Amino acid sequence: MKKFQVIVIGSGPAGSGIAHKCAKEGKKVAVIDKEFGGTCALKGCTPKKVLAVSSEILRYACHLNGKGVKDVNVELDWGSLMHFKRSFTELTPMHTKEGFKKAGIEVIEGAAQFVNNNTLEVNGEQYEAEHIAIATGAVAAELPIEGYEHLITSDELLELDKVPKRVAFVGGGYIAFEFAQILKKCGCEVTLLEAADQPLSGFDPFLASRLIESFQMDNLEVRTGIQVEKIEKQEDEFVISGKHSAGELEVRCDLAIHGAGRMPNIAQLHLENADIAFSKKGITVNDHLQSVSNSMIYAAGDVADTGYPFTLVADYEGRIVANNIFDADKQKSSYMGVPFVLFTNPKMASVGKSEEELIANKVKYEKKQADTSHWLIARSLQENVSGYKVLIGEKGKILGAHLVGPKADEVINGFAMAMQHNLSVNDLKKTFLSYPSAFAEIRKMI
Ligand SMILES: Cc1cc2nc3c(=O)[nH]c(=O)nc-3n(C[C@H](O)[C@H](O)[C@H](O)COP(=O)(O)OP(=O)(O)OC[C@H]3O[C@@H](n4cnc5c(N)ncnc54)[C@H](O)[C@@H]3O)c2cc1C
Ligand SMILES: NC(=O)c1ccc[n+]([C@@H]2O[C@H](COP(=O)([O-])OP(=O)(O)OC[C@H]3O[C@@H](n4cnc5c(N)ncnc54)[C@H](O)[C@@H]3O)[C@@H](O)[C@H]2O)c1
Repeated sequence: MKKFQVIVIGSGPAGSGIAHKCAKEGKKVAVIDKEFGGTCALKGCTPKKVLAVSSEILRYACHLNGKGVKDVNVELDWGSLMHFKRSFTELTPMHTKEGFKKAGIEVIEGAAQFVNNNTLEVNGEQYEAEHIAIATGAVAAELPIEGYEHLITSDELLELDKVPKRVAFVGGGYIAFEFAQILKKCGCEVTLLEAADQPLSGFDPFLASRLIESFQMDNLEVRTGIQVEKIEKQEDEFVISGKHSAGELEVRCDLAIHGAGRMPNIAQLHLENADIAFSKKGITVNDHLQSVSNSMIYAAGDVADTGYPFTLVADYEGRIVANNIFDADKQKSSYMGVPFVLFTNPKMASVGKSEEELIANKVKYEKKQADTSHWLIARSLQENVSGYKVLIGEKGKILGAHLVGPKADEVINGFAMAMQHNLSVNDLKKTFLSYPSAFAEIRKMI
């Protein structure tokens, strides 16, 4: 049996970071994966961003039609978008493996499962380690819906060469909102079927309602308060049925897509063989990202029950795990000022506390809020959905910032940095910034 000091399961942002850092410190390391590279690079952030950029350029080219731009073609071509997307993803598995090998990390291809506390099995071979780091990410959640197997996941969507005319998403969160606009621009009729009355619950409700209104204006149907009960295949179409507040629901489509959440990817791991505690939210870890039931085991990224399923949080948690595995002076994970962004057009972004949380916790705050569609950046793109809400506490510290607008994904980083480095609004106002830029508009928001 091969023996290592550390075995990492998963080669996404969390697992890669752990493996490389441990190897750099001279440890004997192996990394196991079925498909090297992880969700973000292969099936998540990277391909999504490639598609979203085309959709954004088309949106603003259309907005500026007759204002300096002429003869805009109003459609995207899914086939050539997929071709372009593959140029970003197809070499990733090979490059990821090469990177590990160059760093002296053993690459083991296959799905891992626990045999006991410190032994894993992959393709019938066993591997032993002093410590095992679990970084297996997340997968589309199982849904209590009859015929749920008819739904394709975002992974499968990103492999289609063609998209049909009528597309419906079950769920209305990140995946549904981000892909809906792209599909619409490829000529699809798109319907979102969301269970909650107010979709995008992690974002500011007022800004989210403005974004949703703009979806409706663009003929993207967002239906809320929907209880999907059944998905049936009838000849060459799917029939989604269920209930909504006014009665029965029936939506017919050519493609039904899962947009109803993801769950920790632990089903194949046989965690019970190594006494690793877990819940529906993932592997239960302490502040050091160490399993609460088996101290030889660590977990990082989407699979850990830490509550922030985003790429740079996975990367951060990977670094904490790599440090803590061999160091008696263990680092604690902290999530102050993690920004999150919905990559629609316009984009929506948040960091810190919501106004509702501050009210519920009786925290004193000053609110700055405005529509910014007439400010230079939004107006030059003719984007009429643009605005902010900034919540400021004692000594001018940012408690929360909530944005919608064409550059919200970039501007939010200024607020995130201020929160993480304890900067006040005065510090931000005193900072030299480039002008004219979306980032410089921060100074008018505080
Ligand atoms: C469509 C989509 C868009 C997204 N967009 C964004 C975005 O814009 N910004 C953002 O911050 N986040 C985004 N995310 C989330 C982001 O992809 C994840 O937070 C991130 O990839 C988590 O990293 P990870 O290392 O924890 O897991 P992953 O990247 O999921 O990597 C886990 C790895 O473990 C492997 N694995 C699983 N089980 C086993 C096993 N038993 N044996 C061996 N290997 C195994 C998998 O093959 C995979 O390679 C998106 C996700 C999706 C699905
Ligand atoms: N921009 C980003 O950072 C980004 C983009 C895509 C995905 N992600 C990650 O992937 C995760 C999963 O994305 P997602 O969009 O699948 O989930 P999500 O958690 O963002 O949204 C799921 C939505 O589906 C609804 N829902 C749940 N069950 C339902 C049902 N049976 N019928 C109808 N609606 C139902 C929920 O109310 C919720 O609004 C995200 O939480 C995020 O961590 C991030």
